[in-house]
Amino acid sequence: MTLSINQVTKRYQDFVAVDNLSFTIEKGEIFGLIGQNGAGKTTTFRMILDLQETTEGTIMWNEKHINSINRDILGYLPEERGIFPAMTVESQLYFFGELRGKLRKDLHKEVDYWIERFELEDKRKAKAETLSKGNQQKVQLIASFIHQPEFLILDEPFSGLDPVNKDLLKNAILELKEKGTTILFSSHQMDNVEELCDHLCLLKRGVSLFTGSLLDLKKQYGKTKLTIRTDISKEKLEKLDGVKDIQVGKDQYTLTLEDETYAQSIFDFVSDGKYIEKFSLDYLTLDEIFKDKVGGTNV
Ligand SMILES: Nc1ncnc2c1ncn2[C@@H]1O[C@H](COP(=O)(O)OP(=O)(O)OP(=O)(O)O)[C@@H](O)[C@H]1O
Repeated sequence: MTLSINQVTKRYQDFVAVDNLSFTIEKGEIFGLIGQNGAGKTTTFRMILDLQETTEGTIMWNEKHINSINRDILGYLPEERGIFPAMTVESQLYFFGELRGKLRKDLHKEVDYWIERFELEDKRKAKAETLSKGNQQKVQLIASFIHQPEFLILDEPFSGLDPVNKDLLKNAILELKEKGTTILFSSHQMDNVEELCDHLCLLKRGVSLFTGSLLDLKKQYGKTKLTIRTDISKEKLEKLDGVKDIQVGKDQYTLTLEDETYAQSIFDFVSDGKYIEKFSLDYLTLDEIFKDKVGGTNV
């Protein structure tokens, strides 16, 4: 494994912000840290980056203590957004690349590539303060990995981006993974985590509720979400064995089953000479699992 967090706890006086947290990330993997506001994600990132000490436990990078490694292998997009307002987009990127140990001449290709990739060509010579918030965020994102770090930490990289820019970022993250970068990111937006992550850790008030692969998390619930588009009444459907809950949508029902084995008898019932437009048995989405595990709203 590349990164390993071993029984890490962070206390601020009596308050436990991160409680006995352990997980590992393999090289070239995308790992998601998810949790509500105050769950302990930023605190965990700051400990990995050695910006804060752990109260207990150790963090290792390739078997070495994280505070003994060359910092230039790390890239970080902090939660606080901010770039130098009076600097141009281009000089900003060179500045951050050089700060992380790269020579200017070795940055030309990367700077050109990412400026084009994030559709910022016409902003290249513009001062950062004249850019929209989303564009400023893209510049800060590029700055976090312009030096080609081995390990990239992105704190809420998707927040504040429109759907087109979200897609640009998703594709960039996948491309960095292809090139061998190990990526750890946090998000409140579960669809992004679902599409990108190999493994994840779900935090609630500093405690891990689940650590492992997305598929294993989904398998804990099984395929218990049944979507049916039919003209059978809700009253008839809710009387069927194994139906825990039924939601009426615009033109379909979504049933929550006690477990997936009930799907066959429900299918036999609804297909008995009646018209079914849709019958689909699925895993819960990560968003649904998150709400079930964490409770309340996903904010
Ligand atoms: N320096 C500090 N002193 C005291 N408490 C702190 C300090 N830093 C963070 N905390 C507390 O630790 C908890 C975890 O904070 P953290 O910023 O890690 O959460 P988060 O999961 O990143 O949340 P968000 O999604 O809102 O960014 C919060 O309750 C926060 O108030």
